[in-house]
Amino acid sequence: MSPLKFESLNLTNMPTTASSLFSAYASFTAFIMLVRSMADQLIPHQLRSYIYSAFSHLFTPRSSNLTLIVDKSCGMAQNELYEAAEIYLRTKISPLNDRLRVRKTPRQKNIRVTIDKGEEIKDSFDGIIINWCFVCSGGQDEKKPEKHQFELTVHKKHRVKVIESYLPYVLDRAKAIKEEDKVVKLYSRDRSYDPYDDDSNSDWSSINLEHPATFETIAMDLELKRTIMEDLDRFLRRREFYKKVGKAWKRGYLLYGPPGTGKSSLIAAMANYLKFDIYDVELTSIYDNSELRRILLSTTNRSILVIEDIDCSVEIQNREMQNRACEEEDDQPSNTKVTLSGLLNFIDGLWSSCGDERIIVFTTNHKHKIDPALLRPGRMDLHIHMSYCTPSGFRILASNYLGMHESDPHRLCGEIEELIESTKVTPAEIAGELMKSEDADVALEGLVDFLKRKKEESNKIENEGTDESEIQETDQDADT
Ligand SMILES: Nc1ncnc2c1ncn2[C@@H]1O[C@H](COP(=O)(O)OP(=O)(O)OP(=O)(O)O)[C@@H](O)[C@H]1O
Ligand SMILES: [Mg+2]
Repeated sequence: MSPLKFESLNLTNMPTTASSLFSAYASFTAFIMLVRSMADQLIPHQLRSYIYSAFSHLFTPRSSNLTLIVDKSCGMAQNELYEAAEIYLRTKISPLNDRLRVRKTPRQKNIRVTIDKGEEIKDSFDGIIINWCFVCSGGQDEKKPEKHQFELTVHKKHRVKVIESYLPYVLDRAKAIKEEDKVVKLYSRDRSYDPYDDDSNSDWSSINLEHPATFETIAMDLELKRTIMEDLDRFLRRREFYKKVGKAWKRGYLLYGPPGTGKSSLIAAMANYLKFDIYDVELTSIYDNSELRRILLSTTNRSILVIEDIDCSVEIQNREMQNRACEEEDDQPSNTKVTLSGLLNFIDGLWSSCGDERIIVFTTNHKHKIDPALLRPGRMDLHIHMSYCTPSGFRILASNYLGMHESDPHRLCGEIEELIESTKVTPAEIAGELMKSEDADVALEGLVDFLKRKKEESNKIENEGTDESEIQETDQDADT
């Protein structure tokens, strides 16, 4: 096909107006070309480009919209706004969206739904309409990996409000959504650390905390439960307070009481309530104080550090002496050299200078065996006695296990509550009985028999401990 040439056009048959318009346009273009070539020769390069850009600025139609581009990363660092937008926009998906992406990693609780490339989402904030679009570009060859970004388009007059109010709002909302979604983790060290083995490391391994305990399901004195929850809430609120008084933002709880009274369950309930991860520290598996320090320093903020059966600290305290004795007798000394003072140094010293929002929980079955140094004010802020089951505790367990409601008590409830008041029985024992049958009559009759037997036995044996849960505060910074 031959190219179309100006001279080859036969204009003779065209209507007169059209042909005169055409020739006027041709002359105008030729004039502009002439001016431009003269300007190119006469005006210096920098001035010339300034004039051109001023002209194009004047004659290009202006958009009333502003587009903010939210790139996935800023250099090496992640762009927090990108992650926040991704999380926030998940809550804004509408039936108008045609293509969505779904995914679930083994660690995620729920299926995640996000928008696909090119999809748009309309949002409003304080009467402002905001349009989001997910844009992907590149990715055709290896040198140019696919680039992801969100584009936020809004009327220009809202620029300041969007940057100063809307985007911080998106960041806050995303943080809250992330917290709600958070799967609480249980960290433990499942292999012992050998300081002479280069491949050995003290990293924590984690699993999702599947413990279903919550404050609702824990059978304990209601007043005590409320006090603990309020204490936790107050602790979380008091970032500024701790800063002001120069105290590390940490709180220590000592849970003590007989086996099966719910100490471990309470820790799980606290973690589920706060959405804090749990670090389970087994002191006996730790080689020495410096390893202990390193392990504790590798825990993250917003976590609960748990040291169960701390009465072993008596052994820790005496360990050096024991080891010396072993050495004298040519015996194998214990392979751990963690000392009580090492633990206390960390709690009081280093602990204070690193990490925020930390909770440390010690548990014991024998409070009287604990070294008084650990009980000193400021170390364990609250001493919580988890004790034998009370009638109100039984009602919670009956509701948990048999779905019974207080408003509709079973005929055996009165007898059971009387027996519970006069017998030392743990919530774990009652839970065990209630699990034996799905039929409330059968389970509760079994429980009555069990309690009667227990009462007879306990009449014979004097048990240590008190019947009532108690709480003791050891510092001045709580209001209770
Ligand atoms: N207060 C409680 N409320 C609800 N369930 C409880 C309670 N106490 C015990 N249980 C039940 O008994 C089981 C054992 O309780 P848990 O391990 O919390 O006791 P513990 O005080 O930590 O015992 P130990 O001193 O032996 O570690 C729990 O899994 C739970 O089912
Ligand atoms: Mg326990």
